[in-house]
Amino acid sequence: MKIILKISGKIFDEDSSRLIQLRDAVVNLVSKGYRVGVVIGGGQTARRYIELARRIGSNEAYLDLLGIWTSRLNAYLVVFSLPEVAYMKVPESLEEFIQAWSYGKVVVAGGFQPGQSTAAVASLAAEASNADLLIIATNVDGVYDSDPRINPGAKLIRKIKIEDLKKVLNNSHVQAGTYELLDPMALKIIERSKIRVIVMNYNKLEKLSDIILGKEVSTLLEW
Ligand SMILES: Nc1ncnc2c1ncn2[C@@H]1O[C@H](COP(=O)(O)OP(=O)(O)O)[C@@H](O)[C@H]1O
Ligand SMILES: O=c1ccn([C@@H]2O[C@H](COP(=O)(O)OP(=O)(O)O)[C@@H](O)[C@H]2O)c(=O)[nH]1
Repeated sequence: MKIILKISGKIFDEDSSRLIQLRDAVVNLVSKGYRVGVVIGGGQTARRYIELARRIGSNEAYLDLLGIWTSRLNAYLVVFSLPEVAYMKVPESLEEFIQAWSYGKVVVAGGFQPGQSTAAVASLAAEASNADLLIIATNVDGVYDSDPRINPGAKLIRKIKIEDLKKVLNNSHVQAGTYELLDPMALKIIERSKIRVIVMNYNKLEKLSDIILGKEVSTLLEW
């Protein structure tokens, strides 16, 4: 089974145990015979650089590039935590990802190009590798009927169709650093290739196997 695991860059904004949990989760999947690709976001570090550069008037392309480079640093953290199983270069484009994937090792990517998020990178990687599953590991338990960090009464949706997913995601933000959960590019790729997606909380990585089997709280995008 081939899995692409998109991990929020926020995972590195907390304590270093998250990197160890991520490493162990990936090693566990590999030991069970899964092929695994990992995509890491830029987290607060990216947003710090983006805000600093925004203050000096940098354009959105430059801001996105700062986010991309930060996400690649995060990606190298994961590569270096997996020296036995990881492909030792972070691919910088889908072409490079495909080439790295052909070596049969765990491939870890950050950003690819301005105007999208690492969720788009993960969707492109899932499509290109014919992945069986795309897992989006974020800082909430799944997809809610509205933004749970704004609306405390938001309800978790356990199973969702693409039309409803588009309705509950606010994709009005397109500035660097503001793409929320699944950006328009990610949704477009997921929809055209009918990619099976699970949205989970990265604080539950130790339950990743149960989440893959649908035994743990998360959201499944079903076709
Ligand atoms: N319908 C929704 N369901 C869940 N989260 C949502 C929803 N709409 C907006 N969000 C927001 O998206 C955030 C996750 O997106 P983002 O901050 O980009 O995380 P990541 O670092 O995983 O890319 C959540 O913390 C939540 O505030
Ligand atoms: O292919 C990509 C990936 C990332 N980014 C930029 O890098 C930032 C950090 O990536 P992301 O938001 O996906 O990280 P996360 O939300 O997981 O921390 C994004 O907001 C974009 O500004 C980009 O321009 N192109």
